[in-house]
Amino acid sequence: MSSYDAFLLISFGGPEGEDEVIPFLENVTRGRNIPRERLAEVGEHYFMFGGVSPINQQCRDLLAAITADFAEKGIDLPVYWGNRFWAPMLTDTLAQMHEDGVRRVLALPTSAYCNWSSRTAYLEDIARARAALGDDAPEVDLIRPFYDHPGFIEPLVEHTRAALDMLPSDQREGVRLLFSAHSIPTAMAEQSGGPEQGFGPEGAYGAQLAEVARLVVERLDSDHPYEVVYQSRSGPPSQPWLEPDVNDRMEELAAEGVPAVVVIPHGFVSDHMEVKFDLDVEARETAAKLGIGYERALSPGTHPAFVSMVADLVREYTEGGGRERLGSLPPCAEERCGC
Ligand SMILES: CC1=C(CCC(=O)O)c2cc3nc(cc4[nH]c(cc5[nH]c(cc1n2)c(C)c5CCC(=O)O)c(CCC(=O)O)c4C)C(CCC(=O)O)=C3C
Ligand SMILES: [Fe+2]
Repeated sequence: MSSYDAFLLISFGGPEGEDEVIPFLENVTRGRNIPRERLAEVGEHYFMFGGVSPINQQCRDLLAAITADFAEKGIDLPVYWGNRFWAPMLTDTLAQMHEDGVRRVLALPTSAYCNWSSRTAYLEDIARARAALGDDAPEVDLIRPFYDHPGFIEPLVEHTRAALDMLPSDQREGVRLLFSAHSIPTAMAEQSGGPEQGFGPEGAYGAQLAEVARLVVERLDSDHPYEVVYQSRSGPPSQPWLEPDVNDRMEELAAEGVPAVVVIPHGFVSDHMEVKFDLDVEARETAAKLGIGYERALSPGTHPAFVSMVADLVREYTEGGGRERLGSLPPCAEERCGC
């Protein structure tokens, strides 16, 4: 059980104007192995939307909802926000917190799962931001992965139902549910947990994605077949990333006579650019080309159950209550993950 004097939302960050796109992409890809062609391609996705990623506004909306929920529940913590790759930068926010006299911080990442990119990278960025402030930098605890929290599952169930309802009834019969998550290099997936931890070839990350899909489908009261697919692959073509890609899989399914898909972006917490472009533009176009029906479920966003989950997670740390969870996967292999 611990006491904290501030709450901090840590997210990815995104550009909010055309002149911010390239500097943002430079921040994201610094020191990573990403080909220039891929960068140019991703830049175009942002330019298609006027250089504005929806992610920052989604964070503002989530923060407003969390602030209201904390007030209602008597959680007396000031709420801060810092991003890894774009303003407001985590380093600046932590410096501000330091200036405000904050000593102990409880931080929530906008990533639900265990893998280097979604956990360890956040811990490294926190360590860097603290190091810049010297010996009396605020201490920061990162809230555990929440893929298994009912407040993450429930909105996905509701949003999947809504998407199914949007399909014409002759397409609903025979629909395939595609649970879509960000692909990562297979080496990164293996690093999240291997056979020693009880996971398969896609590591803890792949196992958690499969578990969430199962938990959602179990609550739908329907017998639609479902599977996990991946999107937004990056890196050089020679490097293996998790597959199948959502577009490739749709092509196979169409050839098998599947009349429609509902894509559920269960790898993300909000409808940011990877969802808006890779699913709402690209995958939708693929479906149109194949002549199959297509609907996309909303991500959790500011669904009340998701907002309420944040207060539950805070209480896990401040009141030392048990971990509220569905399913029963073993912990991952990432160091200091806390899952
Ligand atoms: C697992 C995962 C999530 C899910 C949850 C999480 O952990 O957050 C996620 C989320 C996001 N990824 C985002 C954007 C980008 N990700 C990139 C690159 C990469 N992502 C990776 C993984 C993930 N990414 C990886 C392994 C790379 C390769 C580089 C590396 O090895 O680190 C690149 C570089 C260009 C490219 O190659 O695509 C961009 C621009 C945005 C912002 C969207 C917006 O602006 O609205 C968000 C929320
Ligand atoms: Fe990413």
